[in-house]
Amino acid sequence: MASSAIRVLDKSGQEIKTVGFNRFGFDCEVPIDVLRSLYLRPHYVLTAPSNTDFSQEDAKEEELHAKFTRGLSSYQSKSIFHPDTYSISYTTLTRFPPVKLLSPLERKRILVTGGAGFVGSHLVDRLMLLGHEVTVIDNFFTGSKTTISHWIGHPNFEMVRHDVVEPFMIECDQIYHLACPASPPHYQFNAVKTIKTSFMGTLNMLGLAKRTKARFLITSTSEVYGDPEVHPQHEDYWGHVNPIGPRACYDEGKRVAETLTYGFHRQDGVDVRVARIFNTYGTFILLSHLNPADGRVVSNFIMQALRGEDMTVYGDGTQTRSFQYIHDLIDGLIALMNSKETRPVNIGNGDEFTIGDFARLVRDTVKKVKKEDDGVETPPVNIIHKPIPTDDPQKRRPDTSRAKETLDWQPRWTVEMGLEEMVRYYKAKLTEGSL
Ligand SMILES: O=C(O)[C@H]1O[C@H](OP(=O)(O)OP(=O)(O)OC[C@H]2O[C@@H](n3ccc(=O)[nH]c3=O)[C@H](O)[C@@H]2O)[C@H](O)[C@@H](O)[C@@H]1O
Repeated sequence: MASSAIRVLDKSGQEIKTVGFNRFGFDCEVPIDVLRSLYLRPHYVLTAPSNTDFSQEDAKEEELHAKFTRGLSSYQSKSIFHPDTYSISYTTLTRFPPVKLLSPLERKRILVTGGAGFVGSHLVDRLMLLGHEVTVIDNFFTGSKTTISHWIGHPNFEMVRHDVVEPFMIECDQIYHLACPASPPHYQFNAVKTIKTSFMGTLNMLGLAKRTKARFLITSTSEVYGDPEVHPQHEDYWGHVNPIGPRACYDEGKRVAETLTYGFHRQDGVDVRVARIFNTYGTFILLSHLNPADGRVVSNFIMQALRGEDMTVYGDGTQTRSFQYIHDLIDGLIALMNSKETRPVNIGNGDEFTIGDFARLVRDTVKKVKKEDDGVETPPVNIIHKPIPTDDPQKRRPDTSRAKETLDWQPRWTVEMGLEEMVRYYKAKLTEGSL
């Protein structure tokens, strides 16, 4: 099966077989196939209609799955979907994914707030595979249990439904504070709650870090630069944010969260790390009750193109974004956490696209994947224009020289490679019926 596996080449043409690295005394390298077997795994097995051979259907699905994961399927949940009654018989896992065996001295107790979200769940997978003890807190506003359900019951794993606006007590060595909705329609859904989450959530987690002496990393955002007048954006740029606009709840929320973080650092000696994350895409972007396609551009475009619907470009499509694949971000976050760098660090990919060009790239990628995997030629979908959202930044590209210098980190994934994997993920989910 390995011969038909999907190969991914990095920006310099080298095959990507593992992600992560051993840096600052923390080894975060794992084989890409092991990660894929977690996020590309089917959630359930379709029951065959009465006139088909069930085992054949099952084998077909296994074969498709093995293309991505080289057969690493021993810990899949074999829950059964019954189309006649539209119900699922869930099963427990027979075996957990193998995790590294660390000595108690090496094993860290790590808290991940927002650990059931898009970025959080990928971080949890990585930290769990590396053998650490991971506690997730999440209020499931935009996160979902399904993203980390494969760890439930594992002795190194704990998941708590908790809202970070309330204090939380735990003993831990590192805190990754991710909790906050990040997609514009989600964070604007309840602006007061968003700013409360950023402010009170960060206050509570910094208080916890102060008491436990845990190292604290906050995921801030490129949005702290607002609609930037400087291009590309370096960490020393103070930004251009409308404090009363519809995006302010998120932008100003993250800005005040950074202010709080450095307040605790200067006043109380809390050991802090600040990551400013630029546009990121990848599997597990959640499709929630708030928005059928998350609302951010990558998942919107992929879902529209896969369903043959019109692709919605906001404004004239000349605004730019630079897109980073999730594995590069997780590498950057772990490197930052374990480094000595306490200044803010941009984590993003410098490959900048206009949104118009990006729509065409997604359309072509969906067409290519459908042809390669299913042998199906599909007619091109239309690209239509919709009004541009208020205060939508006109351009955005990270200056990642600080990350290169202090973390020895640079993105490896090309946008094309990341997109292909993400298209395959959504396509599988659509086929499975879980979208
Ligand atoms: O994806 C992210 O990581 C970032 O997403 C948002 O920032 P934004 O750049 O506005 O992200 P999108 O909503 O994905 O929009 C990107 C661009 O595409 C456009 N867009 C979006 C959706 C769509 O269907 N069509 C479309 O043209 C938007 O107007 C915008 O110009 C968040 O505010 C950031 O915090 C987050 O880090």
